[in-house]
Amino acid sequence: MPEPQSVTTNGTSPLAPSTGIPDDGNRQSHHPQRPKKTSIQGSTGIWVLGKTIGAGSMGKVKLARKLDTSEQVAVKIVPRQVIQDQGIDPATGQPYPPRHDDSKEVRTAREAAIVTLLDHPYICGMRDVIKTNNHWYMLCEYVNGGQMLDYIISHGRLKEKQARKFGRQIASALDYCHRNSIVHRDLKIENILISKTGDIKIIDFGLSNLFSPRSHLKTFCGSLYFAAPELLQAKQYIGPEVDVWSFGIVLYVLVCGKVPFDDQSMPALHAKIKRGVVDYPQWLTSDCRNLLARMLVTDPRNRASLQEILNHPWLLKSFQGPPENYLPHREPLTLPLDPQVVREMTGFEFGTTETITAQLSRIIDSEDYQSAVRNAASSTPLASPNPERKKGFGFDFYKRRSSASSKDTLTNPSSEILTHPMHPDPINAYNPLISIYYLVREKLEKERPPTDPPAQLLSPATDAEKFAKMTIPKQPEAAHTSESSYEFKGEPAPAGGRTRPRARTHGDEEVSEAMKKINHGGVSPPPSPVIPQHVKEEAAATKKESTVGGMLRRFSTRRHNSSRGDASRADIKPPPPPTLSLQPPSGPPQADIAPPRKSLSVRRPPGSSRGEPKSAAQAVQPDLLTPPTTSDGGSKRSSKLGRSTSVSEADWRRRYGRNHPGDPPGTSGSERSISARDDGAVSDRGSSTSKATTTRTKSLSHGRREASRSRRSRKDEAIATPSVPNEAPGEDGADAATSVGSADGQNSATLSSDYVKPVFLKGLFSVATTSTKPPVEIRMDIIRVLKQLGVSYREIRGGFTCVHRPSIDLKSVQDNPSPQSPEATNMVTTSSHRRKLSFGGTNSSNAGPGAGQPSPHKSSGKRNRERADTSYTNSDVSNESMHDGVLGGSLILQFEIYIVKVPLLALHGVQFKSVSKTNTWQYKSLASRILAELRL
Ligand SMILES: Nc1ncnc2c1ncn2[C@@H]1O[C@H](COP(=O)(O)OP(=O)(O)OP(=O)(O)O)[C@@H](O)[C@H]1O
Repeated sequence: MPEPQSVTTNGTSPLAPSTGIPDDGNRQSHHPQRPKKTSIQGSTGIWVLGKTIGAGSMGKVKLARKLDTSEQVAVKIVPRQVIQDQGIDPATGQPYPPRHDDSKEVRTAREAAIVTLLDHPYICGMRDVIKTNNHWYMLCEYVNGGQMLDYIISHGRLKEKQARKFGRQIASALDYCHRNSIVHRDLKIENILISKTGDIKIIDFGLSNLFSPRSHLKTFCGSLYFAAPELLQAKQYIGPEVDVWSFGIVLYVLVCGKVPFDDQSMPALHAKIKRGVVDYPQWLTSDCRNLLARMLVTDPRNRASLQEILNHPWLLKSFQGPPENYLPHREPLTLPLDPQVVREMTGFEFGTTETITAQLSRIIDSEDYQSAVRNAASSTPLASPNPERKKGFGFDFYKRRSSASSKDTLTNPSSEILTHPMHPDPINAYNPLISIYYLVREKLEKERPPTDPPAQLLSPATDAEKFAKMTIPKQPEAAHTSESSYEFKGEPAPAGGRTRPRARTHGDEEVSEAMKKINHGGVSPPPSPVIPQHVKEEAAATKKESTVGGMLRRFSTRRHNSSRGDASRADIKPPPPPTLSLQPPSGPPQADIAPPRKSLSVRRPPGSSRGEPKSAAQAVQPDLLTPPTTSDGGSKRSSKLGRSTSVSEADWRRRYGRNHPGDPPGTSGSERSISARDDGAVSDRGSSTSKATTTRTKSLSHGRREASRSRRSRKDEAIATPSVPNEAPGEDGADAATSVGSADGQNSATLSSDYVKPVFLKGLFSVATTSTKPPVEIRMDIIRVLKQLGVSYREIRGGFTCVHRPSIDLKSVQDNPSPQSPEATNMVTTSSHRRKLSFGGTNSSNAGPGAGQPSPHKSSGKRNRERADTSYTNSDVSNESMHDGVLGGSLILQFEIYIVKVPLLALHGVQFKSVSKTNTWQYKSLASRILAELRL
């Protein structure tokens, strides 16, 4: 890979204004001494970085525009963290050299390698990958229609017809992945974006992996809310079945507006998921309920297969057949192999080209594969789900296998169709090596200049000639038994042989075991020679650097001939001026840990810095109103709230400790790159003393830095015109409106010192919830964000009391008026006009620019303009009280936001407190979204 070259660093990009991409200028003030990169250069050209459009546990996502064209992309920027190991390397007698955080490298490299190969209309495509010493830059399609999460939070549930459209698209994307031996493992509502055309785009393959029907995966990963029960029980799994469960949760969220399993207490949530008792609202059609009930089956053996889902009556309703999976026509592989394709497969750490060639040849020659080919050929072809599908020559394996008929499915478990041991499919998910071979070959064919003959049209002699030049190890190849050669690209190497403690993960085992099986065609390999672990790791690290880079560089060019790239192309056209960025950063690991009490607190994970991307929910943590008596106690006592964050098993264990029966054993789990914000303090039950100490040390040292910044900030504040608001602002609607006006205007009011509550944090604080901004600025920001997000609010002493109601419920509220309550009368409603959902140009009541666009941001803004001063009626509140936040089967959230002072650190921050006692997931999601938008 070309070292990324010339990265322009400057505080303010001279290019940004001219390209129309707003720079992230407001954050610059926090890093006066640290220049920001404003452009990056990869093999596809120079890209000018623009505004931040999202953030997650891996890093931030920025908009970027190609310097010489108008092409826009979303750039996922993943910092490469350097770890300095302690001690002496016994191999060299020298101190261990600094190395990159394996876990994060793993996720990033894997995501890059896999997504680069995928070509599917409902999967966010990868345009280029650039790796520098300090960062990965993944250039993806810019998906500018907003997040599915935003819709659900803003509007509540979808109509089944709309949910069906999205459900079919998700099913299509999953079918494509599974047939390519890829399991996503992190499917959740936050990872589904909406394109400009109103179609979905699945993002975030950072936890994806290759699966083999003859092997099992072990890593626990994904968001707890969306995680299959077998993952919580540390059971092994093949792969597709965990995606089916997550798909079931997503579908439930779409049609119900809430997650099926929710609880403030993490152990209780665990138990609920494992028990699998789902409440199906009465409004669901029987077909929909039946489908969900088939997906949310706790025993994966009884869970519906994806093929069953694809053919389920609910998904078929009003359509002519099951969803298309967009897999190109494929024939069973025959020898000789295309050496160019094999060369491009090296990025996956399958081994050397010789190794790959030998392994593939062995698989193709095997009786198992040949009999699978014979069996498939003799089977009765099934009707193609899509009559317009490209026809292939000769026997159409794809046609036969692309979509199973319902007679094949209804009793099959999730993985059976693709992974049936007795009836292996030579085309679909037979073996990861074979799948990747197909994908690479198809990628090369798309990128090959029109003059070049495609690989399959090369004369056999040419291919054979090339093939003959390759050195093919004789079988059995002892070299292949080295574990390091089986590691999937980016997977952390197994621990062992080190003198220092090192995290060991299920992922290590799963990969090495899976790859052994893969490389031996499902047969257990001969024993590996014993190689000191540290030698293997260093060798693997070196290899990783060289191989994936080559592959990614070669694959970095734009797709040329995607026949279904309309949506994609539309997405990279210059979008309308950036609207509000409502995308909340993905939640933190601790977000999955439901707390005993719901409130968000101010904490800063050690290892984070202000320069790092913030994850709103990483800070979500209870107990702020009741400060912990000790730092440890406080941290341990508090569970965390936040978005449904994806975690790996290792992270899971670190945070939950070993106190919960049924939790995965604490030996493994590939790290999920949460090191930047993960910490001992996060391990509320299992944190060690040393970790806690480290936490405090880091936090306080960071606090000192922040304190000096804060002092500077306070100076600025003092200069501002003092205008102390009422101690209990917003006593009436007019006051609140005035406050809003002040916030919107240029009035730089200063809040009185007793407006903010001092909070003793005892070392726990968060990048996302603290700020050097003065309280008045934070207050104005909160007002701005609440208005943007359509949250009704009333100012109270030290903060705001808020009500959020999904827009879909307005009618039921209006239809059932009830007497006014004093609580409600003074609420400023910023959401006002609630419209029916509209995606991608479908009918919308909002005419004019943005009408029909799926961006909730725009609709919020429009609503704000229309009825910014409408009082919140008490009917809502009384209903909320009566139904505890649930009205008409939908969800209303009540919560408070306080502006708090962090005395020792001279910081200010925000603190959330849930008033509703239910709907934890919705509350966390909305709070995270507010935090993300606040950009403290
Ligand atoms: N292609 C894209 N177009 C527009 N926005 C995007 C795109 N990719 C990501 N985003 C935004 O950035 C956010 C973070 O992206 P992503 O989920 O890939 O990061 P992550 O660090 O892997 O998150 P997680 O913590 O869930 O693992 C998304 O929620 C979304 O709002």
